[in-house]
Amino acid sequence: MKRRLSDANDIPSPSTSRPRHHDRPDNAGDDDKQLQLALDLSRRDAQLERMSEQDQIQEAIRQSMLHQEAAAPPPIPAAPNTTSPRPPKAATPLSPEAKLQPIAASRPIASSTKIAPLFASPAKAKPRLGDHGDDGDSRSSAATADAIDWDHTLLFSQEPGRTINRLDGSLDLEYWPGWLLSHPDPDRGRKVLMRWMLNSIQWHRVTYTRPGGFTVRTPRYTTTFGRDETGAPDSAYDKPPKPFPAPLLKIKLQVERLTGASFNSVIVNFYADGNDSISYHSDDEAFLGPNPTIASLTLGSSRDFYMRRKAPAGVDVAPPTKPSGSKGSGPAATRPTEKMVLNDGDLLVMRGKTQAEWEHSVPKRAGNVGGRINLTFRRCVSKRGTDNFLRYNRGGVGDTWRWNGTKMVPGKGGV
Ligand SMILES: O=C(O)CCC(=O)C(=O)O
Ligand SMILES: [Fe+2]
Repeated sequence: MKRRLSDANDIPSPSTSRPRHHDRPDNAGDDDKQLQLALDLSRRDAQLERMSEQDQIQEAIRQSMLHQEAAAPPPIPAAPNTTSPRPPKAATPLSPEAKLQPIAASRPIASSTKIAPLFASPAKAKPRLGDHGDDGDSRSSAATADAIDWDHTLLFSQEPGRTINRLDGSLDLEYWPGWLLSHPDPDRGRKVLMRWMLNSIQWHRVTYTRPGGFTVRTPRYTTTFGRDETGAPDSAYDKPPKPFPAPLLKIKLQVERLTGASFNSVIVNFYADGNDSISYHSDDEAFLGPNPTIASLTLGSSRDFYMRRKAPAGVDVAPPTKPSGSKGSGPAATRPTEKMVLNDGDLLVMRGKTQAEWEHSVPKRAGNVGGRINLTFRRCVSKRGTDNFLRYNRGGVGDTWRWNGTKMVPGKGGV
């Protein structure tokens, strides 16, 4: 996973500008009608989907019986890589040349779409949400997830999204601002999900020392759920795939319904403050297949999301010579950029040639920047790439961390 190792040289932004919110009202106030509509629709969706989720649970149980583990094989050595520092620039609004068009409310799911059989294992105990001390790995987060009625808690906007299309589909985005709704009730809406994830996830920080003593520290916390579509048994992986916890499965199904794409994996990134970041990269690894659809959901604090083309406008992007694409050609200043601010609840979908031709990043920011979680849904097609990906984002080369209610602390425990 070259890109995940490329952040070591990131330097804090000299910019003191804070991420700005779009002029989107918080729907806790005068949007009661819209919220009511969303609640009704979300209840109806829940009923419609309950059947298919039940089917998936059955399938997951069947699969897990098929995949009874043998001994794990020895780990395959990883091939780390680094890039040079790139100082982030100040935020600007969406480029004027970006074409913004409404998107039809939802695309039908292709008949060939397979819904991956992934689900959290049944609960044993039921601790209260966020109720844990420094007691190591005694928590059962799957139980916490099961204790919450996610159908009732997670609410999705029915507003149409927008397309952002530049240079003849070179950049091909769909954007639903505020797709995951907030709610005035503290037990509902996206805050509950954010709290559940912080409290329940076993986080990892990719950190390792290269030969020669240079330590690479990836500036964010990660984990990943799901598995590739090859049907390889758990024993074939150095870090066996973890099933989707209930709330993330629920969201995955909703994103699939909205976009018509299908996903079998999610990477969860936690940026604890403005010093956490992800440097310019593309999600163009071979194990995601050609022209992958990537869906990214933001929770918590707003952060800038910068994109830049790998070549100047009018210049073809050279086909990557390596599986994990080129870093671009021509001076960065001559390449088209797209700058967005991603806010709490926003869903951004990158399609088509976007990964092949553009890079994206979440730059560091100075000042008092709060925590942000990003869920990035993808479809993994090969076992080998998934294995490497799991190793990097599931503690194979780094420490384990967890949230103690206030801050990240070293420790184990959680899904
Ligand atoms: O946090 C984000 O919005 C981007 C994350 C990302 O690019 C990735 O995980 O590949
Ligand atoms: Fe990415």
